[in-house]
Amino acid sequence: MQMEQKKVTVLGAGSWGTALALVLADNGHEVRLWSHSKEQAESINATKKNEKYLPEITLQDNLTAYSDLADSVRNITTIVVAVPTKAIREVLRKLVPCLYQPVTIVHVSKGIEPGTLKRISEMIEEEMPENVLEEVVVLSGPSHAEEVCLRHPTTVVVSSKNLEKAEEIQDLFMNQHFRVYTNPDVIGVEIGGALKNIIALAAGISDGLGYGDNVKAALITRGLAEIARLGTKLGANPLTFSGLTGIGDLIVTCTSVHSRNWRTGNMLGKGKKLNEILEEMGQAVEGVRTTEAAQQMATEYGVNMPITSSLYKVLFENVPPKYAVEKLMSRDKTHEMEDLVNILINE
Ligand SMILES: NC(=O)C1=CN([C@@H]2O[C@H](COP(=O)(O)OP(=O)(O)OC[C@H]3O[C@@H](n4cnc5c(N)ncnc54)[C@H](O)[C@@H]3O)[C@@H](O)[C@H]2O)C=CC1
Ligand SMILES: O=C(CO)COP(=O)(O)O
Repeated sequence: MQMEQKKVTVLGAGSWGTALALVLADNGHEVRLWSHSKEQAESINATKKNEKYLPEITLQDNLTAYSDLADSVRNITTIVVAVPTKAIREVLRKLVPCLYQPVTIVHVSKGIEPGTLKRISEMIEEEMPENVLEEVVVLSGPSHAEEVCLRHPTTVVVSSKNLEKAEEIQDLFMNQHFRVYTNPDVIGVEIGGALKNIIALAAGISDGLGYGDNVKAALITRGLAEIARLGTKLGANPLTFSGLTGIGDLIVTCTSVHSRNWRTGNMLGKGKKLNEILEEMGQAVEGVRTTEAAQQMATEYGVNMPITSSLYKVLFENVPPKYAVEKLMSRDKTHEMEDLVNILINE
């Protein structure tokens, strides 16, 4: 089938922005990859490589890096935003004055804003005036950039209030290596994608402490229960959490050495200090800020999130990880089924 060729801009030349730009270029689109670093943009164009984030990968000729934001979005109607959650508002504030036509924003980041407790699509709707924002689409799911770039089979979900728009973005990205599903539940898709990073940090800690598969299975299963508890309270469809952006992303992030969240947790479990780890990583570790946000949400909405609360204490109150595990295991007894039924009927 002949694919319609489009012009697409990707904002953020980190690992995920670059990997998605590569998928779009594979599909024959004219891809502009914007970096806030002039040096990085020049290096990508000169070497066809993103040396800092994905040095092994050769980028295609129909992918060009830009460092001038206005140039990068000239005559463009589809923009993929791939910067860490903490940079989203800043980038959108720079973007809006560069736009002279309505655009569709595809956001691919995974986080919640501490303080405001906003999901990313809500932040985008707040920052972009209606005359330049046509629609917001979320792209999420189990997808490490390192494997997407190797064209390993990967499955993701696109979600929007506007199904037609979601299908348009599905067609834009979909190819034989990159399978894209749609799901109308924007809240569930964003909450699953953001909160799985909390559980991945906890899974990394568990591995760092030397625990095995029993703990990993417990964290994934009970982690999903608390994600679903909060998500349904916010209006998500509980079934979304059994899909790619729920359990799917939870599995990949809790078990992959590619995950920055898992690796951060792993080093914490081995006794390293959080600020040293984050400095060494030099990349987005979204789960740290999302733990802060989720802890605030749990309090605000009266939702029981024991793993999140324990991790919050480890990250922000210097509670030793081993002690946090002991505390988790010695909580009052409870019923599994009652909990699951409550999620389904959203009590
Ligand atoms: N790496 C992956 O495999 C995946 C990442 N994600 C999500 O994508 C988002 C981005 O993650 P990565 O690309 O992996 O992070 P990264 O750390 O590899 O790259 C982030 C990029 O954003 C840029 N950036 C940071 N602050 C900026 C600012 N204020 N203005 C402009 N640019 C700025 C950095 O220079 C860098 O190019 C995160 O929310 C992450 O959870 C989602 C799925 C997969
Ligand atoms: O979201 C991801 C995979 O789906 C990437 O996870 P990390 O941010 O932990 O690397």
